[in-house]
Amino acid sequence: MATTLTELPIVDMSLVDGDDTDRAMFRQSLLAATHEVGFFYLVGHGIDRDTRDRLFDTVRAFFALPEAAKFDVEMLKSPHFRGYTRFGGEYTQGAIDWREQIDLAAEYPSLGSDPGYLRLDGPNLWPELAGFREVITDWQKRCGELGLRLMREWASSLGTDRAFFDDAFAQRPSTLMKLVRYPGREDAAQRQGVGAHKDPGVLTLLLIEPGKGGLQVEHDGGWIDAPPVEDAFVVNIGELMEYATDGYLKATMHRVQSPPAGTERLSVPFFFNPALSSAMPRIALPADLAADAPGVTDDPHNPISGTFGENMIKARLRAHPDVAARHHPDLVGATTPTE
Ligand SMILES: O=C(O)CCC(=O)C(=O)O
Ligand SMILES: [Fe+2]
Repeated sequence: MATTLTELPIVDMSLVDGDDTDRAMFRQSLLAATHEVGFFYLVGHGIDRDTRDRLFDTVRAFFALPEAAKFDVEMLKSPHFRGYTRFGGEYTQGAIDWREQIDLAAEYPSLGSDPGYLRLDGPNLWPELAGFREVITDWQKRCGELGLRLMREWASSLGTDRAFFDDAFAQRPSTLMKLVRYPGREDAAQRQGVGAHKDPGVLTLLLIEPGKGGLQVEHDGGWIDAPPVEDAFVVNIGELMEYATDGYLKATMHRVQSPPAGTERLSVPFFFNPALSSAMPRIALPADLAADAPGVTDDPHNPISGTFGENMIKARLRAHPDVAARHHPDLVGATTPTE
């Protein structure tokens, strides 16, 4: 019988550069972590401390901007769900998330507006902040490369060709990152930093400000605390990876509890996703793994689509009802005023 874990497993990516035994050990640990928990700490990833420190300096500088400068790049102005969301502007499970954030995604020329998910493509709203764009672009590039390396390792571990996922990610990958600030809770009540959810995409590389707890991951009917670990990303798979593996790999519920009064918590999730219109390829699993694949979660309130854009627009409309109402009333079923 599998034992219930009390902390997330650690996977060491530097083993990939070792000998055959090391590589086999790496793949085994990657597979076990994402089959059993869906979340793990990734160390040995090669993104150095100076780069991570510079990113957090940039995050702090952004949130320290005067309110007017943040509202200049407010997401409400963007039909593409890019830009700044104030406290209270985002919802999970119908309840307010107590966090402020800026969403920055890959920028490609528009391919149209029908199907509706094509509207997710477009420009970012870049704040007036020296060096911001360079630091963010550099981070996106590094995480994109790391994401692709991980996808190839998963493909090998799952008994298929290393390049199995490459096509879905080669053209216009829909990478998205958020800079997030959770304020301390002002009253004794436990507050929702971000409510319990699964990530709608393929893979998330999350960097948490050193020393800051609050992230919890569902496991065996309870919650595991996932505080940051020195030099590690917290990595989790999203709904599309569950779809690709017929549920052998799990997209796992997680949430963030607001930090204690008088403190704050910063984090930078990076979501690695295929092109909006790409159908997520599904692996024909080897028999021993297939025997342990329960199928994709069937939740009528949260249907999983194999087309990434469909899955993503569903999540965006739900999380940002004000942006949806202003720019996409046709997609939420509201009526547009007519003369
Ligand atoms: O801030 C965190 O630690 C997690 C954020 C998260 O789960 C998300 O934005 O999807
Ligand atoms: Fe998440």
